[in-house]
Formats: sequence, C-alpha cells, structure tokens
Amino acid sequence: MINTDDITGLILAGGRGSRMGGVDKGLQNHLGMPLAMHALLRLGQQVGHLMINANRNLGAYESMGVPVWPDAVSDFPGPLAGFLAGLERSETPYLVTVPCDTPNFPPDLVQRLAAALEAEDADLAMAATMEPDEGSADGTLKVQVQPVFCLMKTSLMESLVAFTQSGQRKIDVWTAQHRCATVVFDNAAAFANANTPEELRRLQG
Ligand SMILES: Nc1nc2c(ncn2[C@@H]2O[C@H](COP(=O)(O)OP(=O)(O)OP(=O)(O)O)[C@@H](O)[C@H]2O)c(=O)[nH]1
Ligand SMILES: [Mg+2]
Repeated sequence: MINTDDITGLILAGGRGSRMGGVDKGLQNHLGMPLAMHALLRLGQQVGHLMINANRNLGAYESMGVPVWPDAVSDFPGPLAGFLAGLERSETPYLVTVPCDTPNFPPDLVQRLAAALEAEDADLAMAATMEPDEGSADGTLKVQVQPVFCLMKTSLMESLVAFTQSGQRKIDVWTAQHRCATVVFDNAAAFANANTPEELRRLQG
C-alpha cells in the first residue's frame, strides 16, 4: 500500500487566469478564503507533504505555510510546467496534483488514485468523470479524463524534462507515454472548476 507520507501534494496555481480576466485565480476569495487555501486544506487531509506551484504573488502563497515553487520554464507553457516544478522539488516517491480552482474535489481522491496505481502497476493515475457525450443525442455518457488530478511516480521527472525540452506541452500526449490508470468518480460535480467569475459565483451557491 502507498503510504500517505510517501506522497507530496501539489496545488497548481501557476496559470494565467485569462478567462477570469487575468487575475491570480488561486488568490480569489471563495467563501471567505483564497481558492488555493481550500485546495490546500482539502489535499492536506490526504497526503503527507504539501507544496504550491505559483508564478505570481509568491509572498501571498508563502503565507499559506507551505513551500511555493514557480515554473522553471517561463511563458506559462501550461499545467505540465507545474507538474515539472513539483517533480523537481518533491522528496517523496509520489506526487499528486490538484488545480487551485476546484475547491470541492473528492476527499478520497488520493486514496483512490493510489489504489488504482498500485492495482494496475501503473506509473500515473488520473481522475475521470462521466460527462454527456456531445456527439450523441440520446444522453449517452462518456469518460472524461480530469488530467490535472494526477498521481504520478516522481521517477517520471526525467521523462517530463525531455518532453518539455522538446517543446511539447500537452498533458495527454505525455501521459500516454506511460502506464496510466484512470479512476472514474461518480460525483462529477465535485470536479466543477471556476474558470470564469460566473463559474466561481455558481460554486458559492
Ligand atoms: N505552472 C503552471 N500552471 C498552469 C499553467 N497554465 C495553467 N496552469 C494550471 O493548470 C490548471 C488548469 O488550468 P486552467 O483552469 O486553464 O487555469 P488558467 O490557465 O489559470 O486559466 P485560463 O488562462 O483561463 O485558461 C490550473 O490549476 C492552472 O493554475 C502554466 O503555464 N504553468
Ligand atoms: Mg480550470
């Protein structure tokens, strides 16, 4: 069994927040706390170590009490830059990522990803939900991967360095290079994320 103490949890807060008007999304207030703090408290119940990946307002993130690491690569190349910062800095055999804009992610996220990774002898495990298949008229559901909810072996660092250095940035292209487990969570609403001010308001009921 994977021990929680062998897992570092990484909050991904390094994006541009362009759909929210370019604000630093992790610092936006949600029910009295910054969004990133919600993620930190929720993930803190599930892992032994925590860190934040952010590229702006580093002092504000540092005041949340865990190490903060910016992307090593500049120019906001996407979430994989956050994965890389986490892999470079974590001192445990496993790293799990969650985005800062999804405050209600499942409390058993890490436990289920870890169980699947072990059971399938995989290198990575990603969350997924069942979502309406837009190509079909009869309400068929299809598996929608949630790739920023990802548990991975930290030994994947060299692979990700090579991948990003070759100029690639798509998560699914990188994860497809490795043995990957997928865990479907029934509660799709738990993965509702705030990309726009309106979506953030909706999460506040
Ligand atoms: N480190 C890092 N993280 C990123 C980058 N781009 C996106 N992310 C993170 O990846 C997760 C999912 O990204 P989005 O929800 O699209 O967030 P975003 O990029 O801030 O927002 P948009 O600019 O509106 O797409 C969020 O947790 C972001 O913080 C990046 O260039 N570097
Ligand atoms: Mg998002």
